[in-house]
Amino acid sequence: MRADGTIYARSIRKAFGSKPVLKDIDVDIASGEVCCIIGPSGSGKSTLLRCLNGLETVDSGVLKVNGEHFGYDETPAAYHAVSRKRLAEQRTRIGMVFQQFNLFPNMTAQENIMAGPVLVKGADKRQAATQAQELLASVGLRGFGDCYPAQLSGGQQQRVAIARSLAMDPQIMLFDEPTSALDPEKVGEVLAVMQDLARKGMTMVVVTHEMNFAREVSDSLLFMDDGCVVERGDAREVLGNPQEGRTQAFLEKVL
Ligand SMILES: Nc1ncnc2c1ncn2[C@@H]1O[C@H](COP(=O)(O)OP(=O)(O)OP(=O)(O)O)[C@@H](O)[C@H]1O
Repeated sequence: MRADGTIYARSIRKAFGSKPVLKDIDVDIASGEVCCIIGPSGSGKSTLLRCLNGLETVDSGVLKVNGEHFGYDETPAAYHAVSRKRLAEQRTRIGMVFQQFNLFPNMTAQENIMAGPVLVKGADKRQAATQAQELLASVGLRGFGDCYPAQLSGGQQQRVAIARSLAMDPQIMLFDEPTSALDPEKVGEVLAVMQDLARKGMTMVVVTHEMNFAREVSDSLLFMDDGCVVERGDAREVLGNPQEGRTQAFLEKVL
């Protein structure tokens, strides 16, 4: 796995129209850290994740991903946008997995995984195919390369989606409720793949409602409410002994 894999965010703000959605967010994530983000619906979890991979731009604040200014270059007087080309290059090193898998329906599992390396990075097709086979095996899907998404279960599709992100050799993986669209019996197979990635040292930020995963796999936990990080700390400590009233009230509902 490649270095840097860090995230540094200071005073991140983001509004949609007149509605502030992220209010002065600070986040520090170290290389190899697994950070879970929990919080009620509408608290800004997905927006934060989308800012971390450039799907949304922040309105103000400093954001460094993989040690580089991301979206804006810090200057004393103003923020200067990082060039589109540079941002696109930086984004290839951040993988993102969505709730709804988002596979290309007209491509096989193998073609889905090969698409990024071949189309974005100009990789050799034969090498990309070999890599795709290896990635399929690593997510427990050896022999499924010729299947189209519609022929796969939700859990299998999500594992292909993870493999597709990994094909770009990311330094950070972001997961936005990766198991929320799955049948309960399929959740474990996706979490197992994520746990394996964590064990291998991948930096991961995971928006999730899976409290057992948060407790057992994550290093840190971040509780968001109303666009703010209300509480952050060691996952087991926050879940076992929350310090803030809002965190306690939320956990009483979900645990
Ligand atoms: N593109 C957008 N345009 C306008 N408002 C948006 C947009 N994206 C998100 N919002 C609003 O920002 C707020 C935060 O949304 P976000 O999806 O980040 O919350 P969340 O904590 O991830 O919620 P959930 O758990 O339901 O996914 C919500 O009020 C939402 O309606």
